[in-house]
Amino acid sequence: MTFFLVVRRNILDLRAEERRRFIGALDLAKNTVHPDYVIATRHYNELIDQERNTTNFQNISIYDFFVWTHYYSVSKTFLGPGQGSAGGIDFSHEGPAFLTWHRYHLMQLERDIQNLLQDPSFALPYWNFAIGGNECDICTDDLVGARSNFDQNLLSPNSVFSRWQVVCEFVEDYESLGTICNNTAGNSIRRNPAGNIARPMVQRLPEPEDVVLCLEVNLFDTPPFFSDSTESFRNTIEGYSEPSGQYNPTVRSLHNLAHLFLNGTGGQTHLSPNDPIFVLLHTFTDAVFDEWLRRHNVDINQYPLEDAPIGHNRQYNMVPFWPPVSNIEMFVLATDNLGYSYDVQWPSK
Ligand SMILES: O=C1C=c2cc(C(=O)O)[nH]c2=CC1=O
Repeated sequence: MTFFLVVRRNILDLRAEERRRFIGALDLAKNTVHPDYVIATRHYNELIDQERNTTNFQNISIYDFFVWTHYYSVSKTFLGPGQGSAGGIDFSHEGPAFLTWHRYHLMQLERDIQNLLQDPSFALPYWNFAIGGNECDICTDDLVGARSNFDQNLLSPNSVFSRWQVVCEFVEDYESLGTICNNTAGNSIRRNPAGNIARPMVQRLPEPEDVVLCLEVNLFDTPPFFSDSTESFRNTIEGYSEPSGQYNPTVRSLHNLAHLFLNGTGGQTHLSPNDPIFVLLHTFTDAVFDEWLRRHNVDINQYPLEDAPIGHNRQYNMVPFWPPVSNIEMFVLATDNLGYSYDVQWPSK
């Protein structure tokens, strides 16, 4: 068997043909039923409908499965028949698993697209969002879509992504009905970069200096291993701290700031992967994570063994991936262990 080490590159460095191929691959994934997975649209006690002799599973496209998985990880957790659901449990954010969870999420999509294209060399590119200013440099029609001239919140009709319809939009309905997001296609992607007039802080992208500073934070994570951790690399790149690592409840930086800057579908956690810019924002976040692991000599003991939120401890499996995969399996250098690497010029002081 040939082993491919794929290289994830800056999307702005792709040639015109490479850009077309990447956008085409995402669009094919959006429109191809996942060959391996179906989604559950009810909780486990209602998965089999005895009266109708049916099951509550649905087919879903490869890309929408990627969206659904993220939705599921942040949605309320079903506690059992008659016990309702618990909010405030997030398997993929606000804890040490933020980086390991999103790393595996991207690997699954990359592998699914490699299989779809029958091309093991396919690699997801990244968006270096740490460029400062108020322009989305990849929001062009040959990449993730320019702004529409007709509605500042929508994508240009010249972009294939203007025809994408989002899934998992009706979170309040699923919660009130006690169901799970299904494959129903909803509205168009909304995006208005730098357009949140009510919140000036999220009208600018992170600065290159912010990446320099966050890579200098020494500890991977610190108690209480949550969104108020201070001097935690994970909480800093996630974006709940000053880029230097100091926790500040009023700050949104790095990854969180890039999401909020998008001001639309990509800025709402239940929905954000519906906007394909999510993929590129997260590959860059993962590149920073990999660089941190390299500079700080990765050692499994840096990852908390216990006392993190549910799903975030070192040996816990990441919800809802199947077959099970634990956080620690993703706390490794990508080049040596996971079959991909990044081609990045890191900013210096
Ligand atoms: O999609 C996301 C949207 C986010 C908004 C924040 C915030 O800090 O308010 N964080 C987010 C993470 C996401 O993944």
